[in-house]
Amino acid sequence: MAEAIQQLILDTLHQHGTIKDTRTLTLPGYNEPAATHDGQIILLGALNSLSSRDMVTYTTHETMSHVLTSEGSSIAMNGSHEARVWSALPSKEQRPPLTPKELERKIGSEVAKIGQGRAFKNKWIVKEGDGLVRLTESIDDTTQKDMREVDSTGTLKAGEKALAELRKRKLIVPKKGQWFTVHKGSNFSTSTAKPETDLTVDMLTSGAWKTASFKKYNFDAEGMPTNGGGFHPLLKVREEVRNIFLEMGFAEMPTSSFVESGFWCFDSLFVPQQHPAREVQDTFYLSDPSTSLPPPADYYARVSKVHEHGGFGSSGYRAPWSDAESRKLLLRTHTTASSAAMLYKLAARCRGEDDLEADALAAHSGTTRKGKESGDGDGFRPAKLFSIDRVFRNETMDATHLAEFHQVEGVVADRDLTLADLIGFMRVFFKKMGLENIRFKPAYNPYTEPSLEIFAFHPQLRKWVEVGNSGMFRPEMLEPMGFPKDVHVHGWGIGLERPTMIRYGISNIRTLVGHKVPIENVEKSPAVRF
Ligand SMILES: N[C@@H](Cc1ccccc1)C(=O)O
Repeated sequence: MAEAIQQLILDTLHQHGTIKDTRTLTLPGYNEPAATHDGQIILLGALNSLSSRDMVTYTTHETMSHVLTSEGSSIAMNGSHEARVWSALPSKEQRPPLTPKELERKIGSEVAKIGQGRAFKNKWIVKEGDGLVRLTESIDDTTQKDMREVDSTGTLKAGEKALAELRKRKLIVPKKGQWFTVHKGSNFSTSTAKPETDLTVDMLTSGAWKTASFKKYNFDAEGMPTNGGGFHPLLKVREEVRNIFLEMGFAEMPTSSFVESGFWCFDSLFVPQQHPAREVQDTFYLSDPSTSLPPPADYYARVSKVHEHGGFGSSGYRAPWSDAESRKLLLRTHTTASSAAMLYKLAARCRGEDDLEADALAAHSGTTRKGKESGDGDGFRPAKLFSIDRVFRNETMDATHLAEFHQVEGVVADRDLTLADLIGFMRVFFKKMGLENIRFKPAYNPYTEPSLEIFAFHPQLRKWVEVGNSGMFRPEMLEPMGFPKDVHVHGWGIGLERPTMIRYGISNIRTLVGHKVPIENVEKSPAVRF
């Protein structure tokens, strides 16, 4: 249709030289002339396209026209209130007269009320006894005629006074409009063939460029948005969390291995070998290879002993120890597996060994020494460590659960730490994440005592939601590693996906992680802080 309208403009110009008033055109596809507001909008598109090619020039004229209100439209269709009153009444000869009540029932109380007054004034109807009858044989419903005239022409021949009266009656409202005068442009032709937009090799070799007409540059056009990369929301939140840890003096632990052994994922953490979390319904096991290399022999012996027989002040689980269970390979179910391996390395100097990686991490973490000063001779170095990485659980997947997610994990190892230190740390950490309102609830983990679940008040959901799990690691876990008795370690695990979903208003985790993530969402996700 756009092409047809351009053609109409060019043909009309060809015939008449100019178009004085575009409202006189009859648009193809429209029965009416182009006088309507919409008609002029359509014309404007065609004029802009032609003038950008210098085929026409045009000037714009502003007009004020009128359109009908919904009441006006109803009058245009059904007649004025007074006319409807008159039509509903019997003529003098017909009788019996209609009572006002009967009239209301017939045409509605509103129309009846308003219409009667005007019908009396027009001398169209008259009272007879208790009822009403027609006074005239025929009427001229000028209001309806006016409405129809405004509807099709946007104005009234009768002039401004009549229009003002109709505006006062709220039957019409003014509307700004425009129309155009069109002249031939410097590139005028009657052909709407699209001009070339690119100079091609073919045009250059054939010489066609000499006669081709080219589209002009439009320096006012906004460029195409560049297709740059974007950061995935999860990566952005991960970066923020990482920065919080770094500014609190934590060093980042290496957590590269997704595959761990039952030993590091569970045994070293004093999780009993019969614990339900270790069953296949909850944990993914590897079939090939299915068993791990042997863990450090001495440590392995101490861990199996504390499980089976106790020690370090514990009575143990008193259940038979299984080497096979300990050597199973699996996808780690929590990054606490990596924390355990790291803590074991951190305790190296306490065991009289050395571990350069642990030395470096300890040296990089800023700590607040609470107990004895360093150089106690037991080799312990305090450390504050964190990691943010993936974990895997054999879950039934739904809108808020996937079989893999990210855990934010941290440990603080120092002498004489207390539960108050852990709570204090949590308050500061979550405050930095924008969650000021947090609560703690006693919980149970095989590797921590006491254990605390952390709840934050979610202002949009208006309820308390669990945001993390934490606790003080048990002596049954720390002492076999070689830590002195007065060294305490607290740890915690926090999900990364939940806070990200809350922040970005994502209700289905599959739009955040996996192959269904819409790339546009990633490109458009704003970089905002908690
Ligand atoms: N491993 C726990 C988190 C945790 C880490 C360290 C100490 C206590 C709790 C979890 O997956 O929920």
